[in-house]
Amino acid sequence: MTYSTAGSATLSLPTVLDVQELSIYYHNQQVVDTVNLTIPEKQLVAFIGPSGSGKSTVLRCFNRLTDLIPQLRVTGRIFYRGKDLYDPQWDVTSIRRQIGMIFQQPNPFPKSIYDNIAFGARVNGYAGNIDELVEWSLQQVHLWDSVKDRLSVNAMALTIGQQQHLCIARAIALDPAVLLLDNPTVNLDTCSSSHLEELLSQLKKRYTLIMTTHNLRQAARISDYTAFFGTKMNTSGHSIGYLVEYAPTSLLFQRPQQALTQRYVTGRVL
Ligand SMILES: Nc1ncnc2c1ncn2[C@@H]1O[C@H](COP(=O)(O)OP(=O)(O)OP(=O)(O)O)[C@@H](O)[C@H]1O
Repeated sequence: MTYSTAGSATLSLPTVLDVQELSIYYHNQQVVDTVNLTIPEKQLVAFIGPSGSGKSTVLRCFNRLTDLIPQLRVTGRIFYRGKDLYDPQWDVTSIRRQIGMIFQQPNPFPKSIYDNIAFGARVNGYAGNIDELVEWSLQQVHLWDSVKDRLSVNAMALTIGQQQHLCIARAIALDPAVLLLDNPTVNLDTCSSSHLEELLSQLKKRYTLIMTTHNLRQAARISDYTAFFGTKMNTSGHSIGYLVEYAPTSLLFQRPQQALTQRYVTGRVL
């Protein structure tokens, strides 16, 4: 992978997503300007930056959730394992299975804990033993011991923190390569948030994780790479998000190359 700005270093980690000249428009108004970055395999990449800098919208491009917004247009290219993600040949369901999304508000199905895992597996034609898959998935997110005796209970009865773990279990039951996490701990209390951070640190051994967060300490604690997005004004006075700096997390926080990054990570007003 290469860094698009600070560092300019090149590492030999395999690239999972290669974003080239990505710009995003709502109603023909540009909201994200020319992002270039590569996401290395089995690392945790954090997107940080002020509100409106485009972090979530860029994240949504990675599994084509942006297709669901008719007024949104994307230019540039995103390659997933070398294949153009926006190639019409792709089956979008297959993209979303391989590149799962976890939202800031946990969104389990209003079904049993068991069915939250089993439903997607069945729909995707899982040929193995579903009971084993349910157990394995719940074990991966450390939920099994607390729910194994009440798998038929409605998932909505779980705590918010447990619901978020269940949503991750549901995603990993589909055997993804990448998990996108949009502010995944913002609605959790400190204890649940810390459990989730611990889980993400473990999951990156198997999956590539990309997470947006407003919590700088969280990004510094658990991510391997950090992309800092900022905002600038276009000539008509509209705010546009752009990638200011992308580097290994320790470098970005301790020796940022851009003055703007320095100001942001030290908590000064942009
Ligand atoms: N549905 C929409 N219609 C029009 N503009 C939108 C829409 N959703 C987002 N935008 C605009 O796109 C830009 C990027 O928004 P986005 O939510 O991606 O930023 P963000 O950095 O993720 O913000 P936050 O940290 O608050 O989640 C902003 O200018 C926002 O106003």
